[in-house]
Amino acid sequence: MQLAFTKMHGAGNDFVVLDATRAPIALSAAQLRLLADRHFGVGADQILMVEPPPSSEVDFRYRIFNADGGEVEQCGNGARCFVAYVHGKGLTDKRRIRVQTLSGIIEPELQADGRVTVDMGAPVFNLPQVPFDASGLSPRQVDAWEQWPLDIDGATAWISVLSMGNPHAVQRVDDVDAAPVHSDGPRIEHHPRFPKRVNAGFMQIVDAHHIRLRVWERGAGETLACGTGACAAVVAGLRHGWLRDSVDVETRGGLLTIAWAGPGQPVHMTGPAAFVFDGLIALPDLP
Ligand SMILES: N[C@H](CCC[C@H](N)C(=O)O)C(=O)O
Repeated sequence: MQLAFTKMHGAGNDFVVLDATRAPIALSAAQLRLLADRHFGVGADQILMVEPPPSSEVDFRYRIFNADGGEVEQCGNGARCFVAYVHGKGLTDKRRIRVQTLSGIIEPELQADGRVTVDMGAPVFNLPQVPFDASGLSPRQVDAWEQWPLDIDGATAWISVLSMGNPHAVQRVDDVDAAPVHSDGPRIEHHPRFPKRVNAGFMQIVDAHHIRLRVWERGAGETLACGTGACAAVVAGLRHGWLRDSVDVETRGGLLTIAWAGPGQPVHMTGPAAFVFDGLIALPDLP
């Protein structure tokens, strides 16, 4: 099939965006993997599917597929690109829209300076909802919050566990550039205590309003930025008492700003969204 697409990125986390608002687009996992392939396809960390609203409560539905072809609940950088896309392509003239995702409704808003702020909803700390299997484990108290021990080939990684609609395991490191992202990242992603796998964040605290972050993403590997990962890291840092109010998150692909007022409150993420090019790909029928 000839498939029209738009290439975008949010702080270097890159996407193939598909417009399924006029007609449904049904792709197999193999076709999604091919689209995301950086040699045989277009190349992207995730594929974003823009769909009509499933109810009058929202303006659109937005589906997210990782490079491995799996559909997931949420994507923060994708949400910013999504609102820039529907606005830029004339699918809406609203600057603030309500979007149905697998993990609930989010509200991205296009700012006058072109950046996008997203109400990402409230973080979830209930371990079975992450989901994280803590059976038989004892947490340690680190300052104002708990960390859980994860056995990584005999060594212990102490992680803060939460969900931003998608699962996150965040650990504090002294220097992100020296963090074991490519060795521990995949082991954490596929750890049996995360039955739906997990995104593994490595956070360096620069000061109470500034962190450096690298994320090994579930289904995509290390990305240049992870929006939900930035939210999860800042929420963990605020709960531990290491961070204050609004935090600048320095990622390898750019800067995100995250604010959270505490448990039960939504996380607000602000950052860039960029168009790269429009294209057409001859996608083979792959079962
Ligand atoms: N890899 C994530 C989905 C994309 C999240 C990330 N790209 C973001 O900006 O939040 C997961 O499997 O939960």
